[in-house]
Formats: sequence, structure tokens, C-alpha cells
Amino acid sequence: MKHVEAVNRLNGSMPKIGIRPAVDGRRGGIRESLEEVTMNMAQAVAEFLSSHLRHSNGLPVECVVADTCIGGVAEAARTAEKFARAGVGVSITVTPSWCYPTETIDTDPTIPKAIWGFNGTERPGAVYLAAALAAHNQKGLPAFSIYGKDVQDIGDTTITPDVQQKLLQFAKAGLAVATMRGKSYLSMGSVSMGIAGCIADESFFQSYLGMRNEYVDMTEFVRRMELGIYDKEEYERALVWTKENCKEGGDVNPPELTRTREQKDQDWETVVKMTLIARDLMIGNPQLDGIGYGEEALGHNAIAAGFQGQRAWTDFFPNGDFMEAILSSSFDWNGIREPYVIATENDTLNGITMLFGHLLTNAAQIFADVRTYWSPEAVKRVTGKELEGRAKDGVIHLINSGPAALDGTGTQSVEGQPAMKPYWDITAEEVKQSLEVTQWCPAVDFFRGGGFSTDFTTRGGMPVTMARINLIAGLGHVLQLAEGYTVELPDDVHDKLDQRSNPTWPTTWFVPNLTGTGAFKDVYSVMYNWGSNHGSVSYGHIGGDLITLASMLRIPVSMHNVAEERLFQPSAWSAFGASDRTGADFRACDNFGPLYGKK
Ligand SMILES: C[C@H](O)[C@@H](O)[C@@H](O)C(=O)CO
Ligand SMILES: [Mn+2]
Repeated sequence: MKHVEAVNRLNGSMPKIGIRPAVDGRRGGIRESLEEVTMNMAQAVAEFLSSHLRHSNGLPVECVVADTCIGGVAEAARTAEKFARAGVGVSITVTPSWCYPTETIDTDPTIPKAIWGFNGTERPGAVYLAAALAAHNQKGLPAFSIYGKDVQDIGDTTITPDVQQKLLQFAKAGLAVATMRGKSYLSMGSVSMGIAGCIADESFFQSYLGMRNEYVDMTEFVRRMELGIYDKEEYERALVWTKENCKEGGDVNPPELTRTREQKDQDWETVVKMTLIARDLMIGNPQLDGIGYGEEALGHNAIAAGFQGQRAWTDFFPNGDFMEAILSSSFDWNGIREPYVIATENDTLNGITMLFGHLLTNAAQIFADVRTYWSPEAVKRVTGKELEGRAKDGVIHLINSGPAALDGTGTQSVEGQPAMKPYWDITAEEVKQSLEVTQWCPAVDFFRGGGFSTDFTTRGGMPVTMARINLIAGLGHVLQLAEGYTVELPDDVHDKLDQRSNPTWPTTWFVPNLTGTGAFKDVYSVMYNWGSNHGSVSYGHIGGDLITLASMLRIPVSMHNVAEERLFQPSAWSAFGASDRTGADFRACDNFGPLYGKK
């Protein structure tokens, strides 16, 4: 299976990182002595970031360095102009020396910004850092502070590990902010079964994310299927691939609800067409121009989407599970490629959480219902077995029909452990294995129109982060997250518990890392404090990255289990209460307000 080449699927070029070497503007010795050291520092950061980061579509991350050191306002303005022309979406100012703060800082309010003030003392880089941050804070332009732990010698261009970690955490989150800006969330359908998260809150998308909302009625799928508005060649190829690679699972329906072989064969054709159509709706497809559908060829510039499905569609047509699962996965009949971000039930808030996770990890996400907390006692009662190992204090059952990416099987690995990787690191063998352990079961009674649900169980031992954005009247949007691990239960225990829920759906057994207090007192408390029916699961312990991203967007984080050392928010946040970081986050987000407009 080939890797699909890195391409930008959406309009607009990928955002760049702008590096700003700030210098003491005084001539006659001082500036001259600093020019080279400062520019070297900028080059070192540019080199470091572009060699460590890639965009989620696989394209390299490019850095743009200012033409000259920035000693005052004229050079700051020239740099801003260069950055605007180059498409810079994130800025990092670096300096080993004192400079004039208000003259040299980046004042573009919508660009996430950081300052690395070199920890040396031959020249006062940290004094500038503190004064420049004070200026940012005074002017309402929150910025991130990067200050190495150990003193270095002037001229030393090494980036110490603590500085590297901060640069990466900042840059990844900043690029996510810049990447989603100007893109769309496409609602295919509207509100599914009364789930409030499906109601697109346009002011959130516009003011907080800088995104547009686009909408299509689900009848658009019918029109495109009936009029043949899809690429017929691709459809034939997709159907052959699907028949060869997607194993139909057992039908658990009672005889009166079992669909005939003929109906099922037709359902396969429909779900494959739906997949092509949803993707074309999101990003367009030049092939459609060739068959006379120029407007459809353009798509909705959607970086994320959701499909209402239930019930308006699924009462009559096959469900969206195949479409959602395949698009959310890192491959299809065209090869191994970037996953699409698709929320089942058009839960926009979970869809955006998936987008955050995708842009931060570059990998696929698992969308799931947060369905059941199983205490050790309840498991014992039902199965007669004790939970053991990581599962010993109870587990949370994540399970939903729909878009759990097949990457969620855990058949990819990093150093022998299950993982979900960026598409360019995934091997053909890993894809094959994920298809082998997945069955596509005829949909159950919820879905009168048939369809096929993905059934697999996630391998245990994968470090993951479950997250979710919630909307609270009067407060606004808040993010919650829990870092933890997937676990595997012994087959007999798994089967008993799975049978009680829906054995035709994908299961992830999740155990959060506990801190012993608050929402992380025990596994039950995590379930109890979850803000909605859905969660999005990302590979890795990315809580720190999510918190950094949320702070850039001014979305407070209400619940997390991330150690203090990994929290990295704009420097102003500490002015809102340094000993109560969660409360400070709420106050700071409220104070500065959304990046792109009014609350
Ligand atoms: C099939 C059912 O309607 C499920 O889809 C339902 O339990 C949900 O997923 C609700 O989020
Ligand atoms: Mn659901």
C-alpha cells in the first residue's frame, strides 16, 4: 500500500513560523557586538524547529527569519511586513541581550507569540525577557516566556533540552492555531437525536477559532448518489478494495430485522459512495469539474466535519459508520494518507476536540461514547473475575458506532508498544493488521436503514489522552482532559462486558492516570466529571500541549491531570493567581477574551 504524497488539501498555504532576532539598538559597540550572536540564535531556533516539526499533511514546517536583527520599531515593522507576505502564523522572538521592549515586540494580536530570553549574564537577555513580557501583558498581547534553567555562555548556540521542550510545545500549539484559522467546519445534517454539542455555536467558531461554519443538508448525499456526482473510476476501485479488505462481521440481529444478502450488498455500495461524497463535500474534488459539476468540485474548505446520521438519515439509509471510520483512519483505497477529522452524530464540540488532537499529534483520533464506568466490584459481580494490573481500580468503556479510526486498533507501534502515528510513519503491514482485526458488523436495531459498524478492541498499553470541549451557558467553552492508558481485559471478561453493551461496535478500555484528588481521585470520579456523552482520544500524553493550545485560544481547562512541570501558558497567566493555576486560567481567558473577536 503506497503512501499518498504530502499535499495541502485545503485552500491557503501552510502557516510558517517567524523568528525575530531582537537586539540592543545602540550603535557604537553594543549592537555591533551582538548582531552575529543574535542572528545565530535565530538560525539555531529555525533549524531546530524545522527539523523537528511537520504539518499534519506531511509538509515540512518552514521558518522565516527576519532580514535583520530588530533593534527598534522600524525594523520591527519591516519584519512584520515580511512575515505577513510570507504567511507567518506564529512568532518567536529570540535575544541574548537587552533591547527596547515596546519597540521590538511583535504586536500582531492574532499571532501566538513567544520570547526566548537567553539565560546568560554577559548581556541581560532575561532582563529584556521580563520587560518585554511586561509590555505584552500591559498591552493585552499575551506571550509565552522561554527562559533556560541553566546559565549558558554568550555565543553558545546550543538549545538546552528544557528550552527545546518549550519551543516545541509552543510551536506545535501555535501552528495548530494558525492552521485552523480561515478553514471551515462542515455540518452534514444538523442535530442528531437532541445532542446539544451538534448545535454549531458560530460565535465560538468565528471568535475563538477563526473558522467558518458551513452546512449541507443530508439530502445532498442522495442527490449526488442519484445523479452520479462522484468519481466513478474511484468508486469502482474503492468498492473492490472494500470487498477485499473489509471483512463483514456476524449479524446479531433477530431474524425480523436481518437484512437480506441483496440489501447488504447494496448497502456496501451505498456506504462506499457516501465516503467519497463526504470527502468531496469537505475538500472538493477536481474530477467533478470534468463531469460538469464545477461548484461541487470546490468543496467547503473543511478541516473538520460532522455527519448527523441519526436518525433522519439512518432511519432510511445505511448508517455513516463506514464513511466516518474510513475517513477518520490514516488510509483508504488510495493509500496511506492524512486522516480526515469527522465527528459522528455531528457533535461539533467533539469534532473540534478531535481537530485539536489531530493537529497536535498529526495522527488519527478515536471518537467514542464515554459509556460505562466498571468498578472492580461490578466486574467481579458480573464476571466472577478480579480486575488486574492497570485495570485494577476500574475501567471506563469507550464505545460508539461511527468514526473510531482503525488506527485505534493499536496495531501500529512505536518501539514495540501500540501507537497511533502520523501517516508518514505508518507501514503497509500495520494497515493490513488493522484491517485484519476489524470486522464490519451489520448494523443493529438503532439503524433501520442498515449499514455496517466497525468492531475492534484497542490493544492495551497505549498512552492516550481523552479530551472534550464543553459549552456552559454564561461561562463559555471549557476543555477537559484525562491522560491515561488503554488496557486489555482478559478475553472472557471483555466478552461478558462487551456483550452487555453493543458487541458490534469498537471498544477502547481506558484507565486515567489518577492523582488522588478532585476529579482524579479515582476512575469513577473521571467518569462522573466528564461533561458530555463523547470524548476524543489522542495518542500520547498530550495534556500539556492541549492546555497550551487552549490558552492561546482563551479556552480555559476545567479538568486535567497534567503535572505542573508540563503546564505552559502565556506569562500573564501567573498574574491571575500563581498558586491556583486552574482558577487563574479561567480568569486569564475571560480577561483577554477570544483571539478573533468578541465573546
Ligand atoms: C446508536 C445509538 O443511538 C448511539 O449512537 C447513542 O448511544 C449515542 O452514541 C449517543 O451519543
Ligand atoms: Mn455517540
